[in-house]
Amino acid sequence: MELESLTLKNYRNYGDLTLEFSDGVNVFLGENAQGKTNLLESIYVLALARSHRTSSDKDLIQWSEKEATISGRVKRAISDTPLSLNFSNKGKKARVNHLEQSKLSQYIGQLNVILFAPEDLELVKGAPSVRRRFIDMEFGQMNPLYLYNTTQYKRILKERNAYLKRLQLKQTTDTVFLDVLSEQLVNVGAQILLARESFLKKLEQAAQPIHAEISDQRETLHLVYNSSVNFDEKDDLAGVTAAFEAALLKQRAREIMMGSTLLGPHRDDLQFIVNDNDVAVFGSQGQQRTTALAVKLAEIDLMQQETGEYPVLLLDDVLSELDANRQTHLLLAIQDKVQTFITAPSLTDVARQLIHTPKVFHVKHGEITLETEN
Ligand SMILES: Nc1ncnc2c1ncn2[C@@H]1O[C@H](COP(=O)(O)OP(=O)(O)OP(=O)(O)O)[C@@H](O)[C@H]1O
Repeated sequence: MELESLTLKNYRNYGDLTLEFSDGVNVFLGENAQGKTNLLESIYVLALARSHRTSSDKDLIQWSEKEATISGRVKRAISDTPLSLNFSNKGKKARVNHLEQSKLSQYIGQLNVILFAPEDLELVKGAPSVRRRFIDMEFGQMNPLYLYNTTQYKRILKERNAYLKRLQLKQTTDTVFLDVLSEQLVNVGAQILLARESFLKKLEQAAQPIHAEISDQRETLHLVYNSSVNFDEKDDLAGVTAAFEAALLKQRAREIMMGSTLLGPHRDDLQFIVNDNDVAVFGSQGQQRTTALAVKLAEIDLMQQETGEYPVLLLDDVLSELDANRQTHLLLAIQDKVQTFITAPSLTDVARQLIHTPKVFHVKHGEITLETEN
């Protein structure tokens, strides 16, 4: 898959910009605060209809303007698809082939991206919410049903928490509606739990050989899904549903006391085990970086397996954060197969050696100039 072109209108510090890209490596070079990350972010937003940097779409609109538009042409093996997203105070409008989509879950998945930013090096030791978000964003792009279920789950969870709060404050004593919400939560939640299990097994399989190679065959990586719902790995949907239902019932008094849903996919975590040790607790910073890199590279292969196309890779100022060995692994893994966008103040030595004929754009105060070869 490839993003052939991108047009921004009143997006962040870009008034009106159109760029045509290489199907290989595209590099955005510039000093700080010139608009490099804004460009990468716009590609991410075009793919996922939300930013990784802000939860408020309003931030994406250029100051003093009323609306912003991102559009792009995506080339796949069998089709060319125009995508566009418009943000205004009326909300966001997503179009595929110029047709407005009523559900974002129908829009997402047209352009698949994997973003690797310095914060991703925190994937291993950051808060559990970072890892849950990682699973949901990556898997959601590959599986529209999963994406739909996570949206439903959030909606039911919000409603259930609000009702638990009312019970806590004794504004009601009626638990029949809580039963209804619990059943809805369990039905959607069990599907999410099963899907996460199977996604993480595939991710582990793809990450293990990459991790072994980066660590010179000295280390073995395992991914463990730690669920707040005590279900068995071998359980089918009925089994997971029953386990979730029983666990919720057991916690009911505590949930009412706390006014909040205490278990479910929103409370789960992912653990990275290297040579039998939890790398978040016992791993060196180098081991944590190797793990994050292996998992990110594994995603590229997994997305190709699941969707039949390689995703587009976005590397936001990440090369200078990696040592030469890890940079080499990263750049060799993507060479000649993954369209890549890189932002950096300048290219590292390793990148200069390993990236053949990049298309280089210079970014200054929201203006872009294309570097021409002499
Ligand atoms: N909604 C907006 N409207 C106009 N300008 C904006 C908006 N949001 C951010 N900016 C501007 O964009 C610039 C930041 O751009 P960006 O985050 O892409 O920096 P960068 O080139 O990646 O630099 P760094 O390497 O420091 O991250 C800032 O000057 C900021 O004022």
